[in-house]
Amino acid sequence: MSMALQLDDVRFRWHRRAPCVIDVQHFAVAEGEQLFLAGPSGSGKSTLLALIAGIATPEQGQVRVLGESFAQLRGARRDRFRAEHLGIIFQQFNLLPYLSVLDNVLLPCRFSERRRAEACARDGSPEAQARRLLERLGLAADDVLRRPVTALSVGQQQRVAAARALMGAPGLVIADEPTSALDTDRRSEFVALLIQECTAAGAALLFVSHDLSLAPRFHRSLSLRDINGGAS
Ligand SMILES: Nc1ncnc2c1ncn2[C@@H]1O[C@H](COP(=O)(O)OP(=O)(O)OP(=O)(O)O)[C@@H](O)[C@H]1O
Repeated sequence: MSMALQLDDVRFRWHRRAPCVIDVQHFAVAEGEQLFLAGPSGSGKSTLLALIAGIATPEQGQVRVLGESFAQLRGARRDRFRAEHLGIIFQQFNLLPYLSVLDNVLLPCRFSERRRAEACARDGSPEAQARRLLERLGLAADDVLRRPVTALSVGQQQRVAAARALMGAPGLVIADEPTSALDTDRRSEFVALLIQECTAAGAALLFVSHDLSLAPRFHRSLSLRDINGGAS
């Protein structure tokens, strides 16, 4: 079976004298698999995602994304690989404040020809795909799409970040507590959409949250404790 994500013997600490936060012997997500990963606050969920996104580098071990030893790529090659193959929904969204909602969502297609081509193949153009995803997420009105993202509520920003991550069918989508700012109905809709779009794109999904009520919607659920011998 091909793996969207594979970690082997990965250890990480934030500083030389800090405790080991991540100590994972083996963890894998298959291509197209949708996995829920739970863990209490401070257990290292965001750190694990930073390692997977190539934002942090393990002191030991291998992180492979779609078969590529991503963590070992340098600088621009690492950034390029991330842009081509990963959809990321961070807790702090990382939207660009000087761009409109629409332009934020279109960003992956500016940085990756592959994702641009995927968006065109599926919806005719990147803009059509962006509008479709935003509409599904309840952000369709033209005045909203043209607003700077700073003029949106936190829940709306969270949905913009999700639409951006899904653009152009990345092979792996990682989501860090993406529903924390949504009310119960919106949360349920949001997760349903994320799962549906990942299924349609054949993207694997790693969804990290402490909200266990969402776990049954995924193919598989795990606790970070099950895989991490580190500080958790
Ligand atoms: N940038 C950083 N520098 C130093 N230590 C950090 C940094 N980020 C996280 N840590 C530490 O690593 C440990 C794990 O934190 P992490 O944010 O990964 O947990 P989490 O499970 O995502 O928590 P939460 O659910 O509250 O977001 C904590 O002890 C935290 O203080």
